[in-house]
Amino acid sequence: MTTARDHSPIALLGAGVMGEALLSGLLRAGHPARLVTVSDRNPERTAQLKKGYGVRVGSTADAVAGADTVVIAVKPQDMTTLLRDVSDHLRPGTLVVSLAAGITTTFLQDRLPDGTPVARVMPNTPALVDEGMAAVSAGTHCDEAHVQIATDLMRACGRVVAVPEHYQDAVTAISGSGPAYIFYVVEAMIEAGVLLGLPRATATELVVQTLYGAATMLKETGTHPTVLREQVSSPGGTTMSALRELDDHKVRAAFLTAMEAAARRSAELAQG
Ligand SMILES: NC(=O)C1=CN([C@@H]2O[C@H](COP(=O)(O)OP(=O)(O)OC[C@H]3O[C@@H](n4cnc5c(N)ncnc54)[C@H](OP(=O)(O)O)[C@@H]3O)[C@@H](O)[C@H]2O)C=CC1
Ligand SMILES: O=C(O)[C@@H]1CCC=N1
Repeated sequence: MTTARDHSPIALLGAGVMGEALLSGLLRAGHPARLVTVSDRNPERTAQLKKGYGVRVGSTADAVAGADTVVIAVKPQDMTTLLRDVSDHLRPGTLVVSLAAGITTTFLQDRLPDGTPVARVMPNTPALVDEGMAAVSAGTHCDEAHVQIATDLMRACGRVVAVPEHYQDAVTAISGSGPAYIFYVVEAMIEAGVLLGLPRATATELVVQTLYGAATMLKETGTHPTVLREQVSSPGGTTMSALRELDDHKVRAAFLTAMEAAARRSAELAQG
């Protein structure tokens, strides 16, 4: 979709894991590198991105002053300091898109010039391979066109949904942190394979392809996960023996408690 700000100047503040994932997606989607200015307090990091992607690099002030859209990808703990700098150089009407966990649109608006349109987005790292999942929420001064710009930014590297902001802590707990839970399960399954005597490389190949196949089935068939699990679980067979152990160890309950903890932590992050 073409928007009014298609291929307009973007400032990316904070070029760590998430910043680079989004940057790479934007460039793969055709956004010209010369229209992206990256700022990071670590000069080695900006030098790497300049070399790797051909983007401009500069101070926060330079990046913000020349941008129609400012994307903030620093840790929530660094947000207050950064917003002071942003606020001093923002042009009226510039859209500010924050990727930070927990940081509310109210937090952002309170620290930016009156009337600044802000959008809160929760992305995830699969954006690096164009399979991201992002949820977008609008601030008070963000109109439909602003939401569309934020959505288009994130769509460059995956799927996007719009959610009311009060869902964002839950979204963070599920899709924001979610890749880490999956990698944790993958690690555990590989360890199990090694415990059972498989070479590590073989165990890794078996687990990764199993995960990929299962994820593809979920996505392409649309079949409920319970049905898919039942199809694998033969009466009196191996799978039920394993699932019974998982239930005995309260793994399902542990997932619920873990994600409640993540959502609680997200809500705490704006408190500083
Ligand atoms: N990683 C993930 O999976 C996800 C992260 N997020 C959110 O994205 C944001 C970034 O996370 P992530 O990429 O993992 O973090 P990183 O620490 O990898 O990247 C943040 C970068 O911002 C730099 N930075 C900090 N303060 C400033 C500043 N004032 N000016 C310029 N640069 C600054 C940091 O420098 P230094 O190294 O010196 O600290 C670092 O290079 C967070 O708010 C997080 O909640 C959201 C969803 C998923
Ligand atoms: O762990 C975190 O706080 C960030 C937000 C979601 C994923 N990583």
